[in-house]
Amino acid sequence: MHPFRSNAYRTTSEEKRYNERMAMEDPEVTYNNIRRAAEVHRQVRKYARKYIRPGMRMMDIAETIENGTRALVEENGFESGVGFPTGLSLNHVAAHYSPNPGDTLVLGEKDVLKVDFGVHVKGRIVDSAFTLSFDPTYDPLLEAVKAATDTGIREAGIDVRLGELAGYIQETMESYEVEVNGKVLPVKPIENLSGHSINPYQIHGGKSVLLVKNDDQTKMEEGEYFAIETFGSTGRGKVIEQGECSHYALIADAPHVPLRLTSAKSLLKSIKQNFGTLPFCRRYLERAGESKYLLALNHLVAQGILQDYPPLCDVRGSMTAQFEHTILLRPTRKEVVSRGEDY
Ligand SMILES: COc1ccc(Cn2nnc3c2[C@](C)(O)CC[C@@H]3OC(=O)NC(C)C)cc1
Ligand SMILES: [Co+2]
Repeated sequence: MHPFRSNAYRTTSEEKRYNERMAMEDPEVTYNNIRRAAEVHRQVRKYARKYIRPGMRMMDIAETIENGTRALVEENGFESGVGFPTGLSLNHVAAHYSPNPGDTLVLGEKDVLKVDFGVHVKGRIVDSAFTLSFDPTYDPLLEAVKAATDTGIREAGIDVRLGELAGYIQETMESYEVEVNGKVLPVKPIENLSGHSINPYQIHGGKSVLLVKNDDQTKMEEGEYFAIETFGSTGRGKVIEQGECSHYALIADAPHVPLRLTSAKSLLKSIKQNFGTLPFCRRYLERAGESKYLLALNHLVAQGILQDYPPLCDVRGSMTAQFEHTILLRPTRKEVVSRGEDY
């Protein structure tokens, strides 16, 4: 029985979690690490928003964002670097698409592009995203999602219940509609996507902030970090996993499984050395010198050691948008660490 979970452990579990978080490192040090990452995020996205234009390959957009991040954060092993794969999901694809090696997809005039990228300093990940479109048709969709994310940020706080926060987000999102080809469509929150708590070197810290009202009584707690992100859609408002996978991450406390496949053993070693529990994509494996890794990669997924995150898609023909900030729940005030003059 886990020592902390038996009732022999007297302090309330909330106090225990608080103590664990505070024992990790001096909060002021942490704040400065994540502020440094946030400043890099602002500079990279300021350039990206100017540079990204229809006609560009998704591959070039991803590499420009990643090279900019690596240079400005002074990438250095596990000390600082890219937080997770650059998400460049288009149109009905809401999240978790990043170009794989050989991808020749080109950004189109009518596309709605979600740019979701991360920067980390000492494992403190800034996760922030925005949506770009070049045709004004979908501006109301982008406005709806930006407003819903700002509602989520405004209403978030210590002791706020996650289920209640989701209700406020939903209310804002559903107050918008968008006219497409003469048809008025309601903006729907995507019910199976969410914001999430963030832990050191762990993009998903275990708490999810859904986008539709629910009765989750779990509270936000002092010292926690959250990615407050909302997704709106003109489709079903529900995503499924569909298409070729690019995003992967080691499962934090995965069971020790004896691996028969030698190539899987060596790939696992390389993943642990290069990424640890940080999410990565196939391009990052190649950058780390791996080749002919697909069989081993799929084997590690099948063995429950590695989690795959395929693209998350609403129905074809629908449009989805995303805005996201990372916030810190400091004792005296909430800090929207990734806020910039752009969003
Ligand atoms: C493997 O690379 C990544 C990169 C980022 C994340 C961070 N994240 N964690 N969950 C989600 C995300 C994204 C990428 O923000 C998009 C929304 C998605 O919400 C979601 O699925 N919620 C259900 C659990 C209800 C995860 C993995
Ligand atoms: Co996120």
